Amino acid sequence: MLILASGSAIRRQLLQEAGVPITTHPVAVDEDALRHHAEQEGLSLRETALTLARAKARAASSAFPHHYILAADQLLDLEGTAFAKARTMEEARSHLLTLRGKTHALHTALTLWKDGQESWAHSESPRLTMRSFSPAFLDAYLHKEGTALLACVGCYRIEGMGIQLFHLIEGGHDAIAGLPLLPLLHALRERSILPS
Ligand SMILES: Nc1nc2c(ncn2[C@H]2C[C@H](O)[C@@H](COP(=O)(O)OP(=O)(O)OP(=O)(O)O)O2)c(=O)[nH]1
Repeated sequence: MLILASGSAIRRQLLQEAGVPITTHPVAVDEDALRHHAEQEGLSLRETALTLARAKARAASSAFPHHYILAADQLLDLEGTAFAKARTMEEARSHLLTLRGKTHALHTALTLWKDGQESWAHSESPRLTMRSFSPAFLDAYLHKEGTALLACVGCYRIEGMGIQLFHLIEGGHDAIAGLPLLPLLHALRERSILPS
């Protein structure tokens, strides 16, 4: 059984729909402090996402000896500035207006750990170009999607109406949702967590 050290509903859903048996074990790490330390260390945002994923895996590791643990992290990068998740719908509105008409990257990192050691890691950075949507569209979008947007680092659900925000997407929808599946499934087969 794979331990998913994440509270992310979409990661759980993507794994379950892909037929990967998991047990979820969300962990609490101080992401703000870790992001600040990574910035002090001069890490790129992509390296920072991997550092946070590793911190989550480490936090879960002692509770599940001899099990593989999967942890992840995703950071939104707009021209070098990292965005955290919005806490309110007003913040979500502001967030989207800042992203409007621009290209941002989502640095998405995964790590597999076992017995306190990293066994595999992967990161990728899909790039998304948001169209210059109208104020009326934004109002309708926020009203329809509601507080589900607060669980998404970019205040959009690519699998939902969020797709209407974009006119160019470079990268897979699974990586955008925080879980690049194909490289992960290959790693799970290599470790006999999934059948070949
Ligand atoms: N449903 C959906 N979720 C998205 C999308 N884009 C990003 N997300 C979610 C995936 C993650 O749950 C979240 C990124 O934040 P984190 O990587 O810190 O994960 P989160 O705090 O949700 O859980 P975790 O830290 O793993 O316990 O944003 C999307 O297009 N659709």
